[in-house]
Amino acid sequence: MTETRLRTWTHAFGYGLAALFTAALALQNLRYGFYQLFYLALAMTALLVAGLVYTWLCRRQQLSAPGHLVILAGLNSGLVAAVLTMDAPGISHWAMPLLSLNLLILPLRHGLMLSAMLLVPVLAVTWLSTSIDTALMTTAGLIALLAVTALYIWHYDHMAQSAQDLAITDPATGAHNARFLDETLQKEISRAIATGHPLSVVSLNIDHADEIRDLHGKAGLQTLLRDVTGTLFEIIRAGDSLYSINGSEFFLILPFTPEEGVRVIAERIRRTLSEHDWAQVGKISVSLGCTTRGNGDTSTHSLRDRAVTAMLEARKRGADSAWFSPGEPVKA
Ligand SMILES: Nc1nc2c(ncn2[C@@H]2O[C@H](COP(=O)(O)OP(=O)(O)OP(=O)(O)O)[C@@H](O)[C@H]2O)c(=O)[nH]1
Repeated sequence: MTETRLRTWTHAFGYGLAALFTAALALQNLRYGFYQLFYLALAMTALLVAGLVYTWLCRRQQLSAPGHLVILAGLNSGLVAAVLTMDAPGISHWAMPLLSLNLLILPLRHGLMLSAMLLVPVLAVTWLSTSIDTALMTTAGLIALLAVTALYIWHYDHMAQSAQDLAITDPATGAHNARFLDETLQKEISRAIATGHPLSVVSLNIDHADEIRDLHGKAGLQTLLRDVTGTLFEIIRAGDSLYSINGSEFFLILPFTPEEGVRVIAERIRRTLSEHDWAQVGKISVSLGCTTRGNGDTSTHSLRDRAVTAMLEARKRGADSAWFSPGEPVKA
């Protein structure tokens, strides 16, 4: 199940359950003749049903649907107004489903802010109008509910982020993985076509990687790849991205970088890596193939293939070098 669908289901379930709760409150208050509370519960039920409908309408962009904040702000301020103006002792309990809903539906920071704005007047009125025992119990209950829900949502967000990072990261090196390369490169190509900015890519291969593995073992090569990744991250600028593919190969996407720029950065990488003394392995060299997006480059394959061909050319010319292969000039 995608995250958007998961959120659609949980939001719908949250609104639905809270709507049932407030509808039951409305019926109960009608039976006992508490008309003010009946109208409040009815209005809240209507807003919750609106939230349910809105969730369904925005099911494709649930993560960025701004209407939830409006609906929940309406529900929270309605309850705060009721707490401040009505003399209804049990009304503080109505905050419970709202606290959970705020955190379940809104981003954590918004949910916490809205919940704090609800809790302060509710608790203030509870302490002023009930006995210490009741106020203490209500405060402890509401704060415990808020803390547990917030912790759970924080934990979920953290797990979701970790799962997303794992899906696009090569665990051996810490660079992005091959799967993420095509996705990002396609986006960058589209952006370059739309804006007219240059886009360059680099294919980087560690020379004599097989000999390094034979001499220093698989663990030695892994350590080297991880250290090279760290050094590459230090060299490239923000906005560039680094990918680890096929064991000893790397790929760099350099947005907003023209031919002269990719020549500069490729030479800088080659020199930095070859001058460094690597733990266990000592000196190494790399071959780099560079290219810049040309007129016909609308898919990832042509750019990737040209960069790899340029890297093989650099290697054929004696390794420890960079080779640039031009694309078809982009028409102005
Ligand atoms: N994408 C990318 N391009 C780089 C990088 N370093 C250098 N370049 C390119 O090489 C050109 C010359 O870079 P430098 O020799 O560092 O000169 P610079 O004027 O300090 O470069 P910037 O101020 O970073 O533009 C830049 O304009 C970029 O096009 C890098 O880390 N990433």
